[in-house]
Amino acid sequence: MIKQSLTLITGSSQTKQVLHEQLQQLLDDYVHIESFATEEALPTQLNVDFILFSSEVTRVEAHELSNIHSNELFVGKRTVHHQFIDQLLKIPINSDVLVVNDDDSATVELIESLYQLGIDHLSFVPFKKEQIFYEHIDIAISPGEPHLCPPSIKRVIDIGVRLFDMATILKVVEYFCLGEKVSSLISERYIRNIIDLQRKLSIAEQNAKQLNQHIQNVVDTVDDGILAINQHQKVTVFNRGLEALFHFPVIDAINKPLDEVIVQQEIIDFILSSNEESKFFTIYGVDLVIFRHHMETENTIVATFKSINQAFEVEKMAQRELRNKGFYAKYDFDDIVGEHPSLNESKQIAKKLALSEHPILIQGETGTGKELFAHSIHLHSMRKNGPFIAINCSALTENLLESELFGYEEGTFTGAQKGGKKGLFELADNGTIFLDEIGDISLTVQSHLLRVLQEKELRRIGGRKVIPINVRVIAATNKNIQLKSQEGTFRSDLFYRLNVLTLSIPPLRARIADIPLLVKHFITKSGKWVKVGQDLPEQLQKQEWLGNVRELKSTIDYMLTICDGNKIEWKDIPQDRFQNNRPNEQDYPIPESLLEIDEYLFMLEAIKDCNDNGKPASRQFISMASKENGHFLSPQQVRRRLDILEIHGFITKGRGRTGTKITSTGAEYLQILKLHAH
Ligand SMILES: Nc1ncnc2c1ncn2[C@@H]1O[C@H](COP(=O)(O)OP(=O)(O)OP(=O)(O)O)[C@@H](O)[C@H]1O
Repeated sequence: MIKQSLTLITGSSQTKQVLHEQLQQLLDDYVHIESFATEEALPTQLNVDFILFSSEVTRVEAHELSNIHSNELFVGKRTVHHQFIDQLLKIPINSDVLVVNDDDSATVELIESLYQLGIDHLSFVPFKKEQIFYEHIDIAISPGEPHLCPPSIKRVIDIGVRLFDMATILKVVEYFCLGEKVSSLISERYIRNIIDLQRKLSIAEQNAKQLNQHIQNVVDTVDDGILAINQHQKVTVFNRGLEALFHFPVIDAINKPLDEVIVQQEIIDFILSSNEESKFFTIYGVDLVIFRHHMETENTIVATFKSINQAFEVEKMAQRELRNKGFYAKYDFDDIVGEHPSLNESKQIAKKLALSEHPILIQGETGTGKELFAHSIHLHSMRKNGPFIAINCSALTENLLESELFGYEEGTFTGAQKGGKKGLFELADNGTIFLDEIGDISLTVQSHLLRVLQEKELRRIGGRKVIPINVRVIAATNKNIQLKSQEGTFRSDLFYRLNVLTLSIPPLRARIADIPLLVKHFITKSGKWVKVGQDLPEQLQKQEWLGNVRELKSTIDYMLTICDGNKIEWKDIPQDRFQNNRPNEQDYPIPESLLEIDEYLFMLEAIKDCNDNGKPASRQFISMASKENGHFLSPQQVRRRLDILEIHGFITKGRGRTGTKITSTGAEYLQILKLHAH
């Protein structure tokens, strides 16, 4: 049998190749196929039986290039290759998709065939060359013309050269009178590929259904109500807990607009647009707390509904955890021993200050009981059930203090904990934070702290998320921070914020009448059954207590350890101090040369001045000061002298920024040296 002949004319050679292959695969047994592309060359004279054009544009072009005679001229209809359809189906619903083809009519035709194929979940935007405003569109599809896509497009799906559709193939079959048997064979070949795709799609659909059912089963096992809504405010997750609460069946709720499922407008408003993370509601008589979370990557809001009892349980668990970490107040006003009017007055004022929400600044010499007051204030405040966290600001380096207080995000610095770390401010939420030795914090930490106090929110170091916090700050200092703010080492705006409510704690020397009570208290607390020597309280009252109650406490602790039998007496007092009421020259080594006396006198005075003014008494500082004094001591010389002073117990060398401090013995020695100086 002589094969009849079909002539295919396309525009580009790529299209020629793909369509030729398609026709050959389907018709080769029955029809001879010859193909031309207008971009290559067309015979000037074309005398053939049946011409199939790839598009209307090609038909017009071909007639311009060649003298065509044919029994039948037919412009084929084209459709998207099935293998690309599942890629298109995976594009999220309602996405804007730019459709890019080389001419406008072909673009419209492509969009039509996409709709006909059932790809109707996207919004197609036809590409026009002269138009350049496609910034909002991320995805484009193009049949073999991806180079035409504007550069702003992030993802191009090249759906390749489109094939002839079934109707076109049937038209050819009909023209060549191939008979019913052949035509059904050809349609079967055509359809087989589509069935493959269909199978793939139905498996995918089944998997998706199974996954959905699995998610539903999981969320149904949770006691809380769980709700998720997409950017179109339609419900995507709704569990059994909510079914029971709202009397609304799960199957009816999925995919419904939120306001058709929940009728209470205040709940809808809270879920859709609140800035708060949680809020209390009563729904059909049930008291509950709704927690909301915006998942930005998925543009989804998730709301969990917890019954009030469960919410309390969670709160209690969090509190228990904080207690385990020691973040709770341990002392109350009753633990502050003393009856002196000055102390009583401080307690009365503190109780009043406790009831307000403003920051408090506690001022007082070292060891006077500022931390005890901070604990007690917390327990006397509305926040008593919240955490209480105390931190000594001078004990940490600047960077460590900042990350301890404000936390950090993952990867902020080498060694940073995975997942980032909550700072103490976050942990103290709904409670109180006690910042001891606030006068020592660096200007960087000061400005971070100021922001937290002003905005009532914080950003972790290296983080962008703003975290609202509700923490009351109690700060304490034994330095004159007003003076520091005048000198410029303490921000005055922070000072004024902290100094809204001030509390002064009297030094022990201003209430020596309390010493016997304190002695008794410390002995009782030690759990030892010892008597107190008759004249001991009176002797202790005569001493100078530069370290205040802390020094008294450590003296008593020492005496309790070394006393014989069941009585503590004056003889048990630490050897190097208090042996006499007045400083005794024989107890102290007096340097032989006047020059040396001057040097030690100068050094102890410099340290004492620094201590009194809250400046760190560093080696460098003392060395610089010696220059001004006219007797220059290098930092090494200063170090040697500091070592000697430390051996005699006249100073203590603190680590970190606290620096060197003069002891009470040192202060006495200073008095003696003054007598010997010229
Ligand atoms: N009135 C008091 N009654 C009982 N104990 C007291 C009293 N005052 C202070 N203490 C005890 O003295 C020690 C020091 O007190 P605290 O730490 O509160 O002082 P501080 O003023 O905060 O000291 P610093 O300025 O050095 O931080 C603690 O052991 C505390 O229990």
